[in-house]
Amino acid sequence: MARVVVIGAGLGGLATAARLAAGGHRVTVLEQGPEVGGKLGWVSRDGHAFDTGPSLVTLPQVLRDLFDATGGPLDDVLDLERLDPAVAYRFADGTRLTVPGTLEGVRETLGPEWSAFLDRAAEIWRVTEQPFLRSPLRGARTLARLARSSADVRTVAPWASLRKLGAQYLTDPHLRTLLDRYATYSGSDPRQAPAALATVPWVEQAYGSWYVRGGLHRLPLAVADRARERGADVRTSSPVAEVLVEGGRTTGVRLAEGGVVPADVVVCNADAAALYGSLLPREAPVRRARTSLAAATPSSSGFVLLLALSGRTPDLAHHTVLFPDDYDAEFDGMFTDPRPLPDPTVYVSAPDDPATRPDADSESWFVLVNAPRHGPVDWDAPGLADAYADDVLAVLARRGLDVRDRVRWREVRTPADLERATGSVGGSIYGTSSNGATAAFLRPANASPVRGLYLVGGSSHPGGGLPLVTLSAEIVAGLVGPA
Ligand SMILES: Cc1cc2nc3c(=O)[nH]c(=O)nc-3n(C[C@H](O)[C@H](O)[C@H](O)COP(=O)(O)OP(=O)(O)OC[C@H]3O[C@@H](n4cnc5c(N)ncnc54)[C@H](O)[C@@H]3O)c2cc1C
Repeated sequence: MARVVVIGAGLGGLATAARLAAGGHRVTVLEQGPEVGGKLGWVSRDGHAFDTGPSLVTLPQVLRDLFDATGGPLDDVLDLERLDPAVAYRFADGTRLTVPGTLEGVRETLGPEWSAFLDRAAEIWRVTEQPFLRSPLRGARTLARLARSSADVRTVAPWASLRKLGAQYLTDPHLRTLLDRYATYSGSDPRQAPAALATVPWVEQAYGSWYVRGGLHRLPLAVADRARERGADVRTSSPVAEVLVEGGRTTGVRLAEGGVVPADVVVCNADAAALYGSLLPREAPVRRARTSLAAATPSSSGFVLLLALSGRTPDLAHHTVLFPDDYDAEFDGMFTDPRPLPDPTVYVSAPDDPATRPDADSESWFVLVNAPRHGPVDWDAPGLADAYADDVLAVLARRGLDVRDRVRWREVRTPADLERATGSVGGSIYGTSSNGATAAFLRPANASPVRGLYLVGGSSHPGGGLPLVTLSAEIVAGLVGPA
């Protein structure tokens, strides 16, 4: 039995804690914030309630595996609902496309081009799932060896850009735009991100788009409960100031309020950039990890608007995406010339769930637009957040969803707020981006160069988003091993 400290109670930290506690280890989770969940935040006021982070669950099997492995089925504790339709898209030329929630429906609605693309994406998924997403990749050499050894990997050529792959299959500009959007699921630019990200629409459309009734924040609460049931000690308001290292191995952590928690194993769920940038001592033997992190492009962030609305919007889907005329300008504004996007894609999540509204004649909207990180843009500049929220409402109005006279109250979350709430440097949602042929495959490894120190979560391998973060926990629990 090892003494394990987990830094951070995001989904990745909690899932690792549950697995390791179930495996017989003595686990303590130290979370800096007052609540568990990290980016899976929750705001509730006057009967209006909102998830402030994720709004979409994909690949639910990964979550089911977590609950099964730690003591009982997910369906005993959470109510997962498959959405149909999955998402309603509105394009700048007025075209509307409502994507069904089943694979057969998707193939029928989006037509033969998309269907042929999906077949290719399924093939990429088949050859990348096990070696990349479910295994602890260790750097460029492993990647090169895998590429050389696998004829399958070469056949599907996941190294070309997502944009290029789309151009091979899709002539309809709407479908091309739709595909581009999937690069943003990892905070990346479709012109630079690898074709391997074609697996994202495949997974979403083949295995469905899901919602947790009552709100997605119920997921980390349930995982925290599971970890506690298996004996883990989950402490909130307990920031860690330093990971202690002696002779190349970790010996525990120092708390910000003073005191040391000794450990044989430390699992860091805090952002990898924070771990290598400030939590580890300067002299820790992690020079190469620091250098490759510094060379990577951080992922984009998001600007969130929570809208408490009176009245109901006719025919509103659970997820609605309103595209701009010039999608490339959005990626330029995030990565090339960072600035608040003047004409962004706007995403609205409006769950039809009584738990999120005070009465039947009201709605609670989570509105998200892509945004460059805090740093390149000073999101704390006086007046910026409020003025930009007005801009986003005006964009919504121009695209046919004018709710300005229905707003009871609103709350704004900028990339700077995300950084403060979760410690994600610059408010990057997914750690490093997947921009570049190999970037998606070369994220910070789960096993750090410091013995006994592991990284879990969206800023490490295999990546961000709820399913990958949960897989990350499975990989780390496997690396630590049973008691
Ligand atoms: C606006 C938004 C929308 C998103 N939409 C989706 C979506 O629809 N679907 C999807 O799958 N994913 C989505 N994501 C991504 C998803 O939320 C993340 O990938 C995932 O929740 C990250 O989990 P994590 O465990 O890696 O880390 P985090 O949730 O970042 O948790 C890390 C935890 O560590 C804590 N911590 C940091 N430093 C310290 C320290 N020094 N001491 C103690 N604790 C510390 C933090 O407070 C935090 O609780 C979205 C994210 C955001 C922000």
